[in-house]
Amino acid sequence: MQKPPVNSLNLDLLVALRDTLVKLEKEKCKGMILTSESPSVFSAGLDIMEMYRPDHNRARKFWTTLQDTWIKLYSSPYPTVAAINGHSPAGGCLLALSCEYRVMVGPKFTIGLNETQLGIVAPFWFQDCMRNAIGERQAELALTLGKMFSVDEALKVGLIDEIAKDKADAISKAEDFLDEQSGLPALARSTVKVAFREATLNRLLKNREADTKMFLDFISMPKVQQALEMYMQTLKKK
Ligand SMILES: CCCCCCCCCC/C=C/CC(=O)SCCNC(=O)CCNC(=O)[C@H](O)C(C)(C)COP(=O)(O)OP(=O)(O)OC[C@H]1O[C@@H](n2cnc3c(N)ncnc32)[C@H](O)[C@@H]1OP(=O)(O)O
Repeated sequence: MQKPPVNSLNLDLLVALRDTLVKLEKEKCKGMILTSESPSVFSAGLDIMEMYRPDHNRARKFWTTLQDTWIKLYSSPYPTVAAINGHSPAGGCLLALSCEYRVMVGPKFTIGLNETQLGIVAPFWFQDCMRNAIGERQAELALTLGKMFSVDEALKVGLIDEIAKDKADAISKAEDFLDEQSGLPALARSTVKVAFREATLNRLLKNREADTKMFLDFISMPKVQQALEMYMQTLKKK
């Protein structure tokens, strides 16, 4: 990802990510490493400006493109690794969680689904991804708190798989993971992957329109708009 300053996921970046994932699948990609050009941020998550005082049609397109991107990434037949070389809150954490393996550069960055802290709610499929990675108990604790994990904490709870000392080390560890996968029969590998992920995928696939409506209704609430405005001001003041 290369959208300075913080790879916030606006409609344009999501379209680019989705189209890339579609292309990779078509071209029978052997493996993908998702990382960031930024030296300190993997992705700041959804672009708050897409939710603040939104145009209804654009907000709908934004959300359905996010759903498409997640479905493509989560169900990709080829192996995927996140080389998390910076902070990874909310939607950034979702991208990492949707890969099969996570290597994160330590020690100073943080990762987690922090939505509760902002007065917004992580959608059920964000929650499902966290639950699938760290288990029901730890996911409930993390999501209700909107906890951002340090790299050590993330490793301990199973949110990431390995710690790297810098980006080059993260990429090298990600390549090791992909090398290990490359010797396996591709169809068997991808069938097992999708079997593990099917229930989570189907939950969104069967409820896409309801999920979109919930998002549009939620961001139309004055209280939510107030919370987003205050949050943007805090970020700008910083
Ligand atoms: C009842 C049931 C309802 C269910 C349905 C609910 C549906 C709601 C969906 C909600 C889902 C949301 C998921 C999300 O992803 S929300 C976004 C959450 N993201 C964050 O909280 C991250 C915020 N950013 C940071 O913490 C930091 O920026 C950083 C990533 C740690 C980086 O810090 P750093 O110091 O390097 O950079 P700055 O903070 O100075 O930021 C640089 C500029 O970038 C702007 N910025 C940062 N983050 C965002 C963002 N997410 N969107 C838009 N813009 C962002 C920041 O304001 C600075 O701008 P400036 O240069 O103009 O000041």
